[in-house]
Amino acid sequence: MTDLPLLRCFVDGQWVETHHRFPNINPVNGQLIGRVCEADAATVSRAVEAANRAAQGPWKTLTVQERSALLHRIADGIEQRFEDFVAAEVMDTGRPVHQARSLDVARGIANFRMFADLIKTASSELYESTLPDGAKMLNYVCRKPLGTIGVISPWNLPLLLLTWKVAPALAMGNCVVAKPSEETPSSATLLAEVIQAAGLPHGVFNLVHGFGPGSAGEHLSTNPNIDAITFTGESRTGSAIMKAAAEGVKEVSFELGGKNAAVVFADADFDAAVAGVMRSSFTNSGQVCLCTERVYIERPIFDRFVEALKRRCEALVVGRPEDPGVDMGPLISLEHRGKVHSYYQLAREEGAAILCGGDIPVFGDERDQGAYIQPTIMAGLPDTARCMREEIFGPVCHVAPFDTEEEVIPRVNDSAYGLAASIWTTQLSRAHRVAGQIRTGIVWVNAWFARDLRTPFGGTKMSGIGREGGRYSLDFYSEISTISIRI
Ligand SMILES: NC(=O)c1ccc[n+]([C@@H]2O[C@H](COP(=O)([O-])OP(=O)(O)OC[C@H]3O[C@@H](n4cnc5c(N)ncnc54)[C@H](O)[C@@H]3O)[C@@H](O)[C@H]2O)c1
Ligand SMILES: O=C/C=C/C=C(\O)C(=O)O
Repeated sequence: MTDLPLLRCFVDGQWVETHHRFPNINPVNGQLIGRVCEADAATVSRAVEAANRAAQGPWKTLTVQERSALLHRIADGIEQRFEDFVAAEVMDTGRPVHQARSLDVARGIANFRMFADLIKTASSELYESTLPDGAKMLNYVCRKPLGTIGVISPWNLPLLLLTWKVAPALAMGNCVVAKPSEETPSSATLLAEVIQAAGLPHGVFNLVHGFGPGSAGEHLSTNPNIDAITFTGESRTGSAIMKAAAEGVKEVSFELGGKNAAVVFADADFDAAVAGVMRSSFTNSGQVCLCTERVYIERPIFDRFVEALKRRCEALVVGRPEDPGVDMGPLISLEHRGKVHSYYQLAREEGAAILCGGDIPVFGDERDQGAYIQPTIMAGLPDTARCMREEIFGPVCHVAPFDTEEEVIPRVNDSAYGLAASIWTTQLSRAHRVAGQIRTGIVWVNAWFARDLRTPFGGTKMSGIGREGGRYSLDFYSEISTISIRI
């Protein structure tokens, strides 16, 4: 038991062990794979103090080119340890190895490279004006570092979502105290190792492990000496963090939950739409905030489309990360599996027909101690059902027919969430017309999770506050200041 890895916190350039440790569990088989040092309030305070100090040190004097070069060096470090990061993500989450390679770690590198390049070309604004007395004024806008950013990230895409915040925060000259999810501490710890090796000044990047309430997450979000909080996670957690930030009127950027819809018109490319809805419903075992949980299909193709989806769902390979052709791994934990499974039960109580899946698989091997659940398709629920309104965050979607655009658009928008939607049609004008009426932060047409990192990303309503991506990230991670000079 003692040879299991101990994941430590990283504070002020030093690796820190703490008294309280918590277990790291492999969701494939329920095995203990390590222990993690939980940061108490004092450790979090020391991390914030170190960040505040570093913000006034050499980090402050670096040029944009120097900071950009350091971010590229971090990306190089992730690249050099690519397989270590793949192993870390797979160990913590049980996801398919091919996904960890093509999505999680690849995006970790891309996030740092994108912002390293963007800060070198980011433009600002300058206006010339004349005062009533005839004096000329030059008015220009500049972005100054905010200071210390609290970064709190979730377990579903651990490295992707942590680096999506850390990269622009560092790019804009801030310092960071990051708190990854208690479920996925490994890749964040590797990132701290890479950042340390890249030679950033002590205290610029700090990592504290722990939970939310009464632990490192709450200690960080309530610390009076952080200047902004960027959070990705459940909407109700966002609400709790917002309350904590309100005390000090902190800036917040929230990427929260979703109950995303796919709309398939009869004129869609049928096979592409089936494949697209399968990907958007079952990728990462449905544990992506952008995943589809509501599928609306135009009535003329409803039966044929559902039959095709059902066949594809039944053919999904649910297995170990390294299994050949594996499509789906386990959920993140037995607790989360219990939540998703309870929604399968609730769906039956609400009158749903379970067309595929609907239960916990039996493998007859060590996976039966893991957090596996069957990919599931259900039908027959009214839009008012809880399963149609609450985020389940598992490999499940509900299929329903519709007859007209005028009917389906209000149904899609009738949600407390507004994160993402996908539309499948070959009619160009319809694509633009419908996409323009969907109330979400992102609408894909004949695509899903196709990301241009320069575009704004985020949700409306309970799905979040603010946008990150491209210059939107540069703005959030800056103190935007106007300088007006009489000339
Ligand atoms: N919109 C997006 O971009 C996006 C991306 C990924 C995940 N999500 C959402 O995240 C959820 C799944 O992730 P999760 O289960 O890790 O979310 P979560 O809200 O349970 O936890 C997210 C992070 O917040 C921390 N935390 C929890 N309570 C806290 C508190 N009171 N104060 C401070 N920190 C606290 C957790 O330790 C974790 O690090 C889903 O709802 C999903 O939709 C949204
Ligand atoms: O689970 C949610 C996924 C979020 C994805 C991003 O933030 C991104 O692609 O930048």
